[in-house]
Amino acid sequence: MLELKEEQLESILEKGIKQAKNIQLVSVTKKIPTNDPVSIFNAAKIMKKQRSYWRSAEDNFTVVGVGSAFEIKTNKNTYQETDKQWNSILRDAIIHNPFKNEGTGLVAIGGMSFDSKKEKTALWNNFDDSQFVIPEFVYVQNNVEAYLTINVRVNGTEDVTNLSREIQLQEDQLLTETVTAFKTNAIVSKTEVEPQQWKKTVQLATEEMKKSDVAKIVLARELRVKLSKEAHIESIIQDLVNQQPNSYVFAFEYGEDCFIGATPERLVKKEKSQLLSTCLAGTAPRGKDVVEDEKIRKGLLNDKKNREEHDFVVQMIRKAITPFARDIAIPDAPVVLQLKNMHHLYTPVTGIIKENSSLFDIVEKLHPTPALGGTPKEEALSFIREHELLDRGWYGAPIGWLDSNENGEFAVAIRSGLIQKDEASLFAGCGVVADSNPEAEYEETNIKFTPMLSVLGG
Ligand SMILES: C=C(O[C@@H]1C=C(C(=O)O)C=C[C@H]1O)C(=O)O
Ligand SMILES: [Mg+2]
Repeated sequence: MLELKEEQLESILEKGIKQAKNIQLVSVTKKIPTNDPVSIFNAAKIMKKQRSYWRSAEDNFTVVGVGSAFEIKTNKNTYQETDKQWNSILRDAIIHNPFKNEGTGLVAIGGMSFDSKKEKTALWNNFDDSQFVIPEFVYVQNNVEAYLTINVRVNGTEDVTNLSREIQLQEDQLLTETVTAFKTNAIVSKTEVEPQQWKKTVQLATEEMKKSDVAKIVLARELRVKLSKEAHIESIIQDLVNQQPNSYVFAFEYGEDCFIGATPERLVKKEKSQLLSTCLAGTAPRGKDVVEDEKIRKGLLNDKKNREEHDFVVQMIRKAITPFARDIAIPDAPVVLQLKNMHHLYTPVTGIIKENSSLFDIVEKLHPTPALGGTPKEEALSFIREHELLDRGWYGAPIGWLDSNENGEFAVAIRSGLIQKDEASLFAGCGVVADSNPEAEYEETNIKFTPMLSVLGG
């Protein structure tokens, strides 16, 4: 194992302190023995540090962000402004990273709101339209390998010996604290926000589609949940990881609020120049046994309405990435992705990213795909803005991370909820097309609440 000597940390810090300009970030990555990501997340709480958590759906890849060395926040022109600030930080940072693996070096982790043009409510007060943090500590686990990156913001006046001693103490605490007890969460009440009105809006959307060229509109609704006591976030993360093995598990904490969930939907992944995206739309329930599952799977593959919902996403993603990628490969027909609580139609997308296209350029073009917005995009978005009785906040929006080695990944924040102490708002939506039935769509949203409901204890 390549160890980072204490003197080495000191000498890199010293260089940073001497060089310090406006924002001087010093970033040092080292290889460490694997640790328990949830214990690190828990230690961060004890240390009163801001926290973020990400686990990938496909790879055994987890990121835990602790504290905030720097924050990139914007409320307008979100993608380009975030990209610009990130690049300027990268330019000035002193990065010591002998590994260059995914998630090592400088990492920014965060997300954005679904629609910055929709009027905000107090629910999402702690979340900006685009908010990424460069944590003070980043623990990354990639299969059996683990890395710890320490990011320090210096201004030139620090005493290097004291600073490096303080960092060492924090690191020790972060890596040795364990979660003493997992707690079961329990739900005392559930309140659906305007379910009848929601069905009427679905009906209205279908009528709109019959008389205009709008072909799909995704409509979401909210479920308010009261818990018996303050939610135990560590247990919720652990349960999501156990129960939803083929989903991205994420948690972003800002102030006292935590946006958390387990989404099966990748928006885009960038591995150097390799691009991966996913079309995910079209839903059916799980069966009671393998025989019934097989019947449902066949039914979903051959269902005209679900295939239509899905195809809008495939067409749009192909079009959106064409300016940014070559060698785009998309299978002709979807397959079925089986999750714990439901089935989805799934089509993977691959390509090679052209030079000069950043991850944020691609995210900007992709979001929202017709899996969360609709077709055509602008018309669907104005319908949602006008009729949906919901401040989506970060629900349905891109969330993810990026590193200083040209890697990064964004998922679509569905199957999620905003937890505020002993209360939570859960969100679920579905793709409405011209022949949608409001009652059936309502049932579909009920299934989509279950991944979060089951980890909250009800
Ligand atoms: C909008 C959600 O999910 C989306 C809608 C789907 C559908 O209508 O079939 C399927 C997957 C997602 O693209 C959600 O879970 O809230
Ligand atoms: Mg659907």
